[in-house]
Amino acid sequence: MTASKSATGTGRIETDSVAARAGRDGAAGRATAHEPLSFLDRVFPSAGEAIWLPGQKLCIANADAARAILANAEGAYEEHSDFFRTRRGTFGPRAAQVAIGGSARALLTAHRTAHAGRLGDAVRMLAPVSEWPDAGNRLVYAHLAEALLSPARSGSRSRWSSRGRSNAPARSSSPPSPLRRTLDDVVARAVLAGARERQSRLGRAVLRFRVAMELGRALEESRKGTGEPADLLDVVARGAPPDAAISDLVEVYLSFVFAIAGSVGFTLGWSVYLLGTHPDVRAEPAWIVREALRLWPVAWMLARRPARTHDVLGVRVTPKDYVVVCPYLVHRNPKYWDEPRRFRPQRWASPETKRAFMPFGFGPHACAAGSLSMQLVEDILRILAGDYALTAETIDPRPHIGPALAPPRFALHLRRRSGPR
Ligand code: HEM
Repeated sequence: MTASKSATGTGRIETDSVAARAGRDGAAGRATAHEPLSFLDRVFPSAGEAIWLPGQKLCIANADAARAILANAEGAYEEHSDFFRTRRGTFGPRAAQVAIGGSARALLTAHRTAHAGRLGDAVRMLAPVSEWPDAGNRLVYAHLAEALLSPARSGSRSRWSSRGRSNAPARSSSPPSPLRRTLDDVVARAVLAGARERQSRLGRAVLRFRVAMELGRALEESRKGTGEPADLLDVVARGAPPDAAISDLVEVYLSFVFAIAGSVGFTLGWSVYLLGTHPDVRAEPAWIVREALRLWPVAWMLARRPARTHDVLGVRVTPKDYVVVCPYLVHRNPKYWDEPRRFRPQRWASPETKRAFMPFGFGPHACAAGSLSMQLVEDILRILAGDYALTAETIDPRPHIGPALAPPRFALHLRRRSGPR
């Protein structure tokens, strides 16, 4: 397991490492360890659409430049996929990446259809009060747990319920296998907002060892099998070339765990937070998810390394720099959006601009499951907002800023609606 899996996989941008500079000379402002966002909020848009951050990272807020960088049609950047990045380099070849992404999407789509009926019960467990964002991660993880590890392999569903505050074990018919328990622990100790920081170095090393051993063994086993994949473990094991290192397969599989329990869970968290703090807003679930992803894109920085010296938006970059597409800034750029900082889901009734909306990246390495991820969140919002009046009580107003942009801590109060809405 890498030190800091990002929203999309293995991004390792240490956004919180050094005081930030606007301009290489530190002209416009400083970001402290905990406030890279308020720094960007302060200097953008006045500092322009290309802003230097510490670590020689040029942060891009212009949609056309962002798309050109991510499309990389002229080979100006090294080939890169956050999702498939591993400690040893990049998992490949590209054909295997594409096959694994497509097969994962198909499996999750089938799972969504087959298990839609279960969602109502899971959502009802959130009432009357639940603690977020953890509850959102747990709900999504529990909902998709069998797609991550088939029941045949793992004994039972996740031992968790979705209710954040109690962390109560769910009732299940058989005890979870060690593999399922390990996966539950990965989510609890590496995916939840702030979870990593709460672990000791030793604790992290022990978990890493367990994960490598148990997932490695299961992937080896799956590799011997043939036929339709039963879960994402099969997808990774059977989509990889036969000589792929098992340690790489473990990391690719973990990218799926982070994408599902982390990215989809945080997107749900942001959507619910925005709904719960704007009780008067009435909007389609599809608009709410898009507006949440616009304001708070979980994958808020997508880094690329220049393959050669060139200019981006009039700024010279070299192979020693990073060029970082910043969906957070693109999505708040007043050039593309009216009232960019306001939660206004109605804007999605007729999208103002699609070209400046890139929560799932763009180009060859764009997310394999962008639409599906939004549908999964919409499914949950439809039940939540249809059956309940929501109020969010903020516990700590600060978003959790790491490789993924996670919502602040809040308590969600649900009051059952008396009649149909
Ligand atoms: C709201 C949830 C999600 C967000 C915000 C998200 C975001 C992203 C982004 C921004 C990228 C591009 C990274 C880059 O350019 O380096 C990406 C790639 C990817 N995502 Fe997602 N993702 C989400 C959920 C998922 C899920 C559920 C899956 C499971 C199938 C998934 C599978 C992938 C794959 C396989 C790639 C790599 C594509 C490639 O390089 O060919 N993502 N994701």
